[in-house]
Amino acid sequence: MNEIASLLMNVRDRQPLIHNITNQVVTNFTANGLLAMGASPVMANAEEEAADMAAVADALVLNIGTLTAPQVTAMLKAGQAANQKGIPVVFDPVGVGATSFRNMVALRILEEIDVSLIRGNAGEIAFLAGADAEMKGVDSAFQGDGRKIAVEAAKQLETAVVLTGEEDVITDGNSLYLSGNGHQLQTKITGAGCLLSSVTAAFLAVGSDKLSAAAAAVSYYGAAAEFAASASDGPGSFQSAFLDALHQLDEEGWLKKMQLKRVDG
Ligand SMILES: Nc1ncnc2c1ncn2[C@@H]1O[C@H](COP(=O)(O)OP(=O)(O)O)[C@@H](O)[C@H]1O
Ligand SMILES: Cc1ncsc1CCOP(=O)(O)O
Ligand SMILES: [Mg+2]
Repeated sequence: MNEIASLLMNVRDRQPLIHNITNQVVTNFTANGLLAMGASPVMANAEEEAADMAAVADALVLNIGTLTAPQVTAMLKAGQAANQKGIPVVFDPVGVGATSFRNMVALRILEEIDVSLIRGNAGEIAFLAGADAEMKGVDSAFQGDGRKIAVEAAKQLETAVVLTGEEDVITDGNSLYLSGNGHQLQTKITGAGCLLSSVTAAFLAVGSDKLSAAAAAVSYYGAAAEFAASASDGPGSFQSAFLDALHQLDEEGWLKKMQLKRVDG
């Protein structure tokens, strides 16, 4: 696990440029979280420039939280540019299963773009794996077996999947990591999942093995949430303490907290 933890230093040394086409709710929090951790964020939504921005970035995040038709065009153009350059593309299918527009766009992205990794909550991943929609807006109402559904989704969609919740599952359909870090207060602020998708993109940008880089991102993020929670009184102070923890948590502090195991492979 020490090798995995050294990826944090790589992020901070290289400060990868993460191009986010993301939702209106979390744009500011995502940019601040990436900066706090040591990566470099840029948001560029216009279809006129999305491909150009992806072409100079180190990773791309496509997040469908507050979709508009022009944004879909921008996402597809940016995704194609990212694929041409060979940089990682992380897809966050926010609220998929909740409306037919989201469902249609999610499927189009997965068909037309070579997505490196999908990061979603259990309800979103279950929907993409073909189960009934179990969403309450953007939140999961899924009650089933997260490990099983994550593996099924990864196999069916032929990509890596990070399914988050109390336990986080990171899988490519064959190998599996489980991460137990995190705190309930993450469910009381908006954008905890969206920022994780962008943090994962930053780790993918500097790692050579996709799955272990994703596991590192998830584990580090959960450990930072635990540190932040211990210094917080509620969601408001947690949000700012979380940004501080993403900035302050180093490899040593993370390793002490790390609850990450590789189950097979
Ligand atoms: N019950 C929980 N206990 C601890 N951590 C959680 C819990 N639910 C979610 N998390 C953490 O919150 C973050 C966002 O996950 P999640 O809430 O599933 O995504 P989303 O915000 O997209 O719905 C992840 O880091 C996950 O580990
Ligand atoms: C509340 C909300 N509505 C549309 S996007 C969004 C943010 C969702 O963020 P997260 O999935 O990280 O909780
Ligand atoms: Mg989400």
